[in-house]
Amino acid sequence: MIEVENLTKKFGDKIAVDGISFHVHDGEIYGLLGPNGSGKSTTMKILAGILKPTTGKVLVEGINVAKNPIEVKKIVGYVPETPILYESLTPSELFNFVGSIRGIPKDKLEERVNYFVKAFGIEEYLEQFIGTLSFGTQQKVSLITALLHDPKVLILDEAMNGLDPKSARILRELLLEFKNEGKSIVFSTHILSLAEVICDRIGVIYQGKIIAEGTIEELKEKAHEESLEDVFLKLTESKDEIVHIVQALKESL
Ligand SMILES: Nc1ncnc2c1ncn2[C@@H]1O[C@H](COP(=O)(O)OP(=O)(O)OP(=O)(O)O)[C@@H](O)[C@H]1O
Repeated sequence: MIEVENLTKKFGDKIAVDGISFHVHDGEIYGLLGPNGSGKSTTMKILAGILKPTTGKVLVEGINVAKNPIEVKKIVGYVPETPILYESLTPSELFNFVGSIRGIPKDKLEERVNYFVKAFGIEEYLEQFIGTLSFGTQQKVSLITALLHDPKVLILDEAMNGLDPKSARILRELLLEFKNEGKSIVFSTHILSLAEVICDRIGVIYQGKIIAEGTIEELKEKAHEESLEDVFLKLTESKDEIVHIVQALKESL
């Protein structure tokens, strides 16, 4: 369970997150959707204990993230928007390193590494330096690293970035499995069709504020729109703007 209450984050004068509140229940996938620069990554970094909030409170499984970031990291798996990995290690070395700092017993670690490495098809890259791997393969290494300690809570920032269709489908199936196990999952994506199929509820964030929240059906009903894409564009005031931009482009050709 994740509880976010009145969360604000300022960088100097810039208000990146502006008093947002939401809850993510056990066994729920919560989609955080918003245009570029709306505050998704900042929010997720705070949930993962990487950034301190300016004001407000985040509880993960009842633990206050700002006060106990180390405790929270034990139960959270965080995948950043861009993989942050040790380029001069191999995936095998990184998995062993993460296993040792997380205190995962050797046999459990081996079992989990084998499972995820096979699932994402990266067997052939295990002994190569991470810095030499493709972006998609690095993303898979980043995902596996976040999953090794079997976290109760997952914070996935654009986790499908760079994944080929097969790996994206596998991740999708894994997430549904994790949800059925009772994990709480926060998931940001710009792929609205994906959010539509995997998210139980959506929070639309715009200019640092959550401007709408609910199931996909509730959002469509409230916005009087047929698709999540139309809901999103309407709420983020992009719909009319797109019509004008396309019109101007046509006239300039
Ligand atoms: N370390 C920082 N210092 C100053 N400003 C920052 C910092 N991190 C984020 N911001 C600003 O905060 C705002 C929110 O950024 P954030 O990365 O959270 O957006 P986002 O919704 O994840 O965007 P995207 O979809 O492009 O990844 C942006 O205006 C961004 O420039």
